[in-house]
Amino acid sequence: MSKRRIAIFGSTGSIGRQTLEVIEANPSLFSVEILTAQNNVELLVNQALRYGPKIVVIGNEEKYQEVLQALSGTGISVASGEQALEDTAGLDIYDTMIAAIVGFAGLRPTLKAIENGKTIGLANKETLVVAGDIVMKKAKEHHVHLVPVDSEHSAIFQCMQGEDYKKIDRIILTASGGPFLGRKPNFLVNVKREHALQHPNWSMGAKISVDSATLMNKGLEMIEAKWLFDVTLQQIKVVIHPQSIIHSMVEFEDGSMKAQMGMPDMRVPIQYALTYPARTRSNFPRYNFKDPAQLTFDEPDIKTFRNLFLAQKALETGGNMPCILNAANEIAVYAFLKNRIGFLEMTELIEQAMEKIPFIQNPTLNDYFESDAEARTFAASLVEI
Ligand SMILES: NC(=O)C1=CN([C@@H]2O[C@H](COP(=O)(O)OP(=O)(O)OC[C@H]3O[C@@H](n4cnc5c(N)ncnc54)[C@H](OP(=O)(O)O)[C@@H]3O)[C@@H](O)[C@H]2O)C=CC1
Ligand SMILES: CC(=O)[C@@H](O)[C@H](O)COP(=O)(O)O
Ligand SMILES: [Mn+2]
Repeated sequence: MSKRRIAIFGSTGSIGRQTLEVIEANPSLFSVEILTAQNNVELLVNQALRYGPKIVVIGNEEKYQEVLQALSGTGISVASGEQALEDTAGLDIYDTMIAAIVGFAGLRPTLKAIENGKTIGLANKETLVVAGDIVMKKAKEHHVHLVPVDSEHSAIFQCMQGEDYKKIDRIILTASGGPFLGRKPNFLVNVKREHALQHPNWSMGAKISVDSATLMNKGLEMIEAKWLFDVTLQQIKVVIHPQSIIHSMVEFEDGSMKAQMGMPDMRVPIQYALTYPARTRSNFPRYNFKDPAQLTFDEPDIKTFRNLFLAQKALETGGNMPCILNAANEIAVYAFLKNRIGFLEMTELIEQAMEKIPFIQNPTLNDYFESDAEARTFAASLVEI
């Protein structure tokens, strides 16, 4: 069997690095063809020297010369800039893209890879939150497999193998509750980035860690689930499961429920996306039913963690509302990480953007780009960044 040729967009991030770990553990299955980063020259260059891709792309054009110099004489091509990211996704030198860029920036390269007929291992949930209708339509047109990497969606996707999507009654998305589970506004008002970045179960990039702490992550995941599994808001239930052992569940029309379980380790869904539809052996730590011995479930507190409520509202409203929510959230998280605004102010910023930016019922791709830009400009003006 020939090796699967992998392109990792966002190779220097948490998902990108873990993808390379999986590939390194399976050298006979995969080759690395494309690596990309935004700013992290040192790691991108080290990855390139170790895995020997054909092309690396550095998003930030100011870093181009640095990368070029470091890789001179290696035969590895170097490109730079937003357009180069998209163009590289359009090349025919790979089979599977792991879409691991964070945020709205992942949308264009992923759309290009879909148009290019490539299998997508989709970590970048924002792509579906912003333009899920267009992404899913294009994937269908180009007969592309969109294999979720996000742990909950990988769990549901795995539960659905051999099943009929029309027989789904409910999807149960598990949520850890994040580092502030059980906390109330009088506590949250004072929390800082260091606290928010301490996720109890997963080690992830800064943006998604803050999203987990505010429960926006679960809201984004509800929208992601709607597009991936063709379900309505009413069919998606969020359940707090602090142990993160059950990664999500599907309840079918006969009342039967399927769950996918395992240790909280992103290398498992990443490997599944890389090998899909096959399963291959791994030596990652296994859950032994003793640690933790108890699996517990609870309702989310959406009165305190209002971002989850806002995301549900955006999902219900549809149109460009999830795009506005996402853009304002990206600015809010950035401002919080820079200590410009407090934890609870993130919600206020998003709510104001959702009220202010004009609603479009049936947006085009261009409308999504414009709504994203407007929502960012508006949100940034409120926090002076
Ligand atoms: N981490 C996890 O466990 C999980 C992550 N996800 C999703 O996967 C995606 C990636 O998350 P994660 O790996 O944690 O994020 P990280 O912040 O760790 O990594 C992000 C990657 O994207 C690159 N990048 C950042 N900004 C841009 C930009 N504007 N243009 C191009 N590239 C950019 C970064 O480059 P550089 O390093 O140079 O800045 C880095 O390679 C997110 O959408 C997240 O929601 C989903 C489930 C779990
Ligand atoms: C690993 C993963 O998929 C994350 O999205 C994770 O689910 C975050 O945990 P929360 O359940 O706290 O949002
Ligand atoms: Mn997740």
